[in-house]
Order: sequence, then C-alpha cells, then structure tokens
Amino acid sequence: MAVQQAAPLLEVRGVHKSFISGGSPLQVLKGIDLTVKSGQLTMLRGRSGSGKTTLLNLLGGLDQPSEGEVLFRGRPFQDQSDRQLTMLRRKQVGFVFQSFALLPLFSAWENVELSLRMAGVGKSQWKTRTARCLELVGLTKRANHRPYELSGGEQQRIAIAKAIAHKPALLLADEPTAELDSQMAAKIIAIFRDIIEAEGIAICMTTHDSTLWEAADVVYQMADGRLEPE
Ligand SMILES: Nc1ncnc2c1ncn2[C@@H]1O[C@H](COP(=O)(O)OP(=O)(O)OP(=O)(O)O)[C@@H](O)[C@H]1O
Repeated sequence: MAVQQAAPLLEVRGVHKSFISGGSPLQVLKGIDLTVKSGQLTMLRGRSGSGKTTLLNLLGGLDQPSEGEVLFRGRPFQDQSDRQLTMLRRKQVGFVFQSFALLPLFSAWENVELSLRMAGVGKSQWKTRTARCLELVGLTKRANHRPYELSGGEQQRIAIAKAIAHKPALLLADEPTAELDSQMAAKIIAIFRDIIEAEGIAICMTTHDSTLWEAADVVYQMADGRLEPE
C-alpha cells in the first residue's frame, strides 16, 4: 500500500504543446514536468491563457503533447491504442467543468446513475453507488430534483457526484468554482477533500481563485507555458 501511494498516478515529462493559430504555430506549453499523486488535491493556477486547460486536457488523455510524454500509472498515454485510451478515460478519469454539464430532464439521481450505465458498471451496483455519491456531495435530500430546481452550487455538486460515480482514479476539474460565490466555492473544495479521504483518488483542478490555493496539497503556478516555483 505504501509503495503504491509513493508512485505518482500521473507523471508529466518535458511536455510541450503547440497549436496552429491563424496559420502559424502557437507554443502554449514550453516544457512542463509535474506529478499528480493519489490522495492529493493538486491545483494549477495561472493567468487566463497561461495554458491550464491545455495541460488539464493532456492529463486526462483528451489530447496528446507535441513533445514529451504523460504517463498514467507508469505507462505513456501515447503507447496506448485509441481504443485503450478511450477505455482508460472512461474507467479511470472523471471530468468536471465550469458549466455543470447535467442532463436537464433527468433528476439528480438519474444524472448520477447514467454515469454508471455509460461506464458499464453492473446494474446491481447502481443503487448503492448512486446513493453513496449523492451522500458524498451532501445532496441525498435533493435526489429527485432536476437541475433547474437546484442552485448553481448544488448543480456543480451533482456534476461532481456524476464524475466520480464510476470510481475513477483521477478527477480533473477545470475552473469548477468559477461560476460560484466564495462560500459555495469553499464548499466544493471541502467536498473534494472529503472525496479524496473517502475514495483515495487524485484530484487536479485549475483555478484563478487565490482564496482556494491554501486548501491544496500541491499548487503549480503556470506562467507563459512553464511552471514557476512557488
Ligand atoms: N485548440 C486550440 N487551437 C488553437 N489555440 C488554442 C487551442 N487551445 C488553446 N489554445 C490557445 O492556447 C492558449 C492557452 O489556452 P488555455 O485554455 O490552455 O489557457 P487557460 O490558462 O486555461 O486560460 P483560462 O484561464 O482563460 O481558461 C490560449 O492562447 C488559447 O487561445
């Protein structure tokens, strides 16, 4: 167990990423090295345009580096076939975005349960796991509500329950508190800490909000496509 915890879940080595923008190359990441560990809350901070979302996409295997590599449990994403990568993302990674991305006609319960169906989790586990995820985000009593009957913060909590339903090893959250007031933002971070404690997963999120950084185990500061020391 101790050995498993010592090995990082994700290792980013010498990662560069360029896009073609307006016909010419735009270098967004210029040599990134970092690790993300299970049982930790990692935050990426930096100005708008510094490359946080680009890096988060690489961490989740949604995109590939132009140079360098991202290893998940010691294995580079780029060594996996498209099918393997799709399966790995579906089983091992959960995503939360700034906008809550819930299905409007489904109740909170149904939204979470749908994740289990999509991930191929056996039907016998749906009820217990859906109830557990709603409990983890403190919304057991809102299970039958539809998204429009919930506040923004509650909707984001349902989105989090949905993202962790299939028990991923990694939860990635891109500006998950950007639409929320400071009290609700703090609540989301407290929920992230509870989830880490209960499930032992790694959570990596981007945020501009300086009031949240002290809740992280590790903060990486991005500037001009590089990481700056804290
Ligand atoms: N697919 C793409 N094609 C071209 N340029 C892109 C693409 N994706 C990102 N960029 C550019 O890369 C730069 C970094 O974008 P990114 O979204 O990673 O920054 P960010 O730090 O997450 O910003 P924000 O805090 O505003 O979300 C920006 O200049 C953006 O326009």
